[in-house]
Amino acid sequence: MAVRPRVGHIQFLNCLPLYWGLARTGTLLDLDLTKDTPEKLSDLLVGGALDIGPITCVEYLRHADELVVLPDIAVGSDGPVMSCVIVSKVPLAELDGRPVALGSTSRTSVRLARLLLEEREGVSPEYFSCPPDLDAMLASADAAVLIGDPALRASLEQAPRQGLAVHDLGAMWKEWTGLPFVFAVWAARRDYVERHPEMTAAVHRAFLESRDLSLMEAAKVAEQASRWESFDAPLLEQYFTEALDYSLGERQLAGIAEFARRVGHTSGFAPDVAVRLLQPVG
Ligand SMILES: C=C(O[C@@H]1C=C(C(=O)O)C=C[C@H]1O)C(=O)O
Repeated sequence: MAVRPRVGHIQFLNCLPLYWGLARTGTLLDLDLTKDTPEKLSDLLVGGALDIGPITCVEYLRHADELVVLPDIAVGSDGPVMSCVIVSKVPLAELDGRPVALGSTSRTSVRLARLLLEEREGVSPEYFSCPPDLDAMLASADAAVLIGDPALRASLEQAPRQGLAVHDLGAMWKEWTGLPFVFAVWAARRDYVERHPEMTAAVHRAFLESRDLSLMEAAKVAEQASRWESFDAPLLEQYFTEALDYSLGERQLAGIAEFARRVGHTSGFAPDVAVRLLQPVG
């Protein structure tokens, strides 16, 4: 009996358009899906408990030798991303020596936030890791770094109510470098690709088709998602189609290379680490 590929699924709204179309194209049942937060899925892929799936950019770069990246699919932004943010009680330039809480489900945005605070704002805060709950974080910190749905809620609902400033990490990176930022890539384990090249290519195709279909029907995806969320459909459609960038092409790869160059030496990978892309089967 054939064994289905074990595939990860990030349980944030940001990944909904990558999966929504799987049900429409009939490929959903061909995958053994595991739904979890990004840092857990990254560990499962690196540890061999998953074959293919999203991996936060920093963990991919740390394990680039063991993984192959699926081309033309990612979770990134070319400007404001809306859901990777620093929420702050004071101006960023005043965070020197002050406590900053880093959300524990993030590996990449927290590294990007530290880079921007230290090298763009010129401050050295005291960091600590914390579950992603804005009120709990700000009970003992002057600023908090959040990703995913908790970041959307923090920037759209809590921060305006509480008079807090929201700094969008995608926008800050774009202003600073002129490049898109890639928060997570889709990768397959190298040993899996060697054993199952056709299956890997089929999963890759399924995700690309799902993404393309979802973006073509973005208003419908947003309307269906809004039934169970506090965000309305137009806001979700804007998030899916304008804020998030689901592509991985030359410019996005240049963004990854620039990030690696700036943080690699202090983050556990070579600053010139090569990104290995899945080659067409043939
Ligand atoms: C755009 C996002 O990208 C994400 C950010 C990640 C990180 O900071 O480690 C990991 C996966 C993605 O979910 C988001 O979470 O909203």
